[in-house]
Amino acid sequence: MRSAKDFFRPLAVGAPTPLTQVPARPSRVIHFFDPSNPKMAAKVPGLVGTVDVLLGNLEDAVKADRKEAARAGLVEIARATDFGQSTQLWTRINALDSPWALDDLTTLVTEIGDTLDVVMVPKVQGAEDIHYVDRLLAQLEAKAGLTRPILVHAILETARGMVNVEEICGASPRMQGLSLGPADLAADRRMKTTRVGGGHPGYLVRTDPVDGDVQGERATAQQDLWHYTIARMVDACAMHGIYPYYGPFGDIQDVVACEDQFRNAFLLGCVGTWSLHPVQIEIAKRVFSPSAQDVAHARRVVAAMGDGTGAVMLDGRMEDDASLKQCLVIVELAERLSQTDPALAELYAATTVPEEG
Ligand SMILES: CC(=O)SCCNC(=O)CCNC(=O)[C@H](O)C(C)(C)COP(=O)(O)OP(=O)(O)OC[C@H]1O[C@@H](n2cnc3c(N)ncnc32)[C@H](O)[C@@H]1OP(=O)(O)O
Ligand SMILES: O=CC(=O)O
Ligand SMILES: [Mg+2]
Repeated sequence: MRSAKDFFRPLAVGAPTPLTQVPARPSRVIHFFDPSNPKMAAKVPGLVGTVDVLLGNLEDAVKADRKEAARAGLVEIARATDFGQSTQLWTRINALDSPWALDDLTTLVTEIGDTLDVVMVPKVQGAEDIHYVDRLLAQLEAKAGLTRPILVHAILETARGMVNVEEICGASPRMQGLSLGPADLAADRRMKTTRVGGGHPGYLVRTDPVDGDVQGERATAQQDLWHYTIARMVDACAMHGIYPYYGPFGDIQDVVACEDQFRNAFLLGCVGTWSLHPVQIEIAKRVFSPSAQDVAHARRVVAAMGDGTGAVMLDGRMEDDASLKQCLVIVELAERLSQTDPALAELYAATTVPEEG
């Protein structure tokens, strides 16, 4: 463990000074594309400004014989594209034990490090993986003469990573956030699912039998396979001042269940999610932006609470400093999103939206 005094010192001579706070830039939607796929690559310029993050994926979903092409394609795209103020460029490198990870980092940081905001590291097992990436990034940043540190995002997709989640979040000042990787995590845990994220009809609870009739009609409700994992991830991220994200939802056609999964994550504290296909972009942006009704209500509570102490009644409900703090989360998020999203700015400006119920 590093001393608190050393924690914010660069890990290589000439590397940029680590940040003490993760920049609070909108990242509701992290849109994945394969830089070796010409059709997807051609769509990147058109996606700038419509998504918060464009992520050039080099890992799973890129065929083994296309890994070098994907890396080179990402360099080309990063150089040719103006990402503007509202879209960040991230990458997901290959796993640290793969034949490609070292070249991914070496090439990307030295060639396009000034354009790259965040490196997503898959299959992180513990703090040691983050320490390795941390030092290597510092050496490469120094070599490339970068003045701004590249941040690190870990995917939570192994049982060991889950057990070590708190130490992963706190392993480096570079840590920007965590995403849930439900597909790899399910495999690593030996869960009996065959899907990329989402629920399962077999994971349910059933009401008790009436008059002992076990064969009689009994209501069932499907349960959330990911509740424990997401909640644990959110706590670890909040404790360390970094951001939690849901990950992939593989049933591209089931936009309804996709929206449900995203909303559960949003309500539990996640700030964003991945989109794998253009159809998921709008869903993610809508779900991870608070509704106009919630913003209007939160502003009313803030106004009613005055100096923030004591208790007041509003529409028959008690409000005090704890509900005020929740409302401030919504108001601050709305204000931050309004800075980069003119449509939301206009929506939130109209605070006269009638409240539900
Ligand atoms: C478990 C994990 O690791 S998840 C993360 C890794 N997985 C990924 O990144 C998957 C990314 N997405 C994809 O590979 C694709 O969207 C697929 C394979 C799921 C579906 O692709 P397709 O069958 O081509 O979908 P579809 O025909 O609906 O595509 C419509 C158009 O959108 C394009 N498109 C599809 N996905 C994307 C994308 N992620 N970004 C940009 N454009 C895309 C297609 O190229 C196609 O273009 P065209 O109109 O010029 O022909
Ligand atoms: O990488 C994502 C996953 O679900 O696995
Ligand atoms: Mg994975």
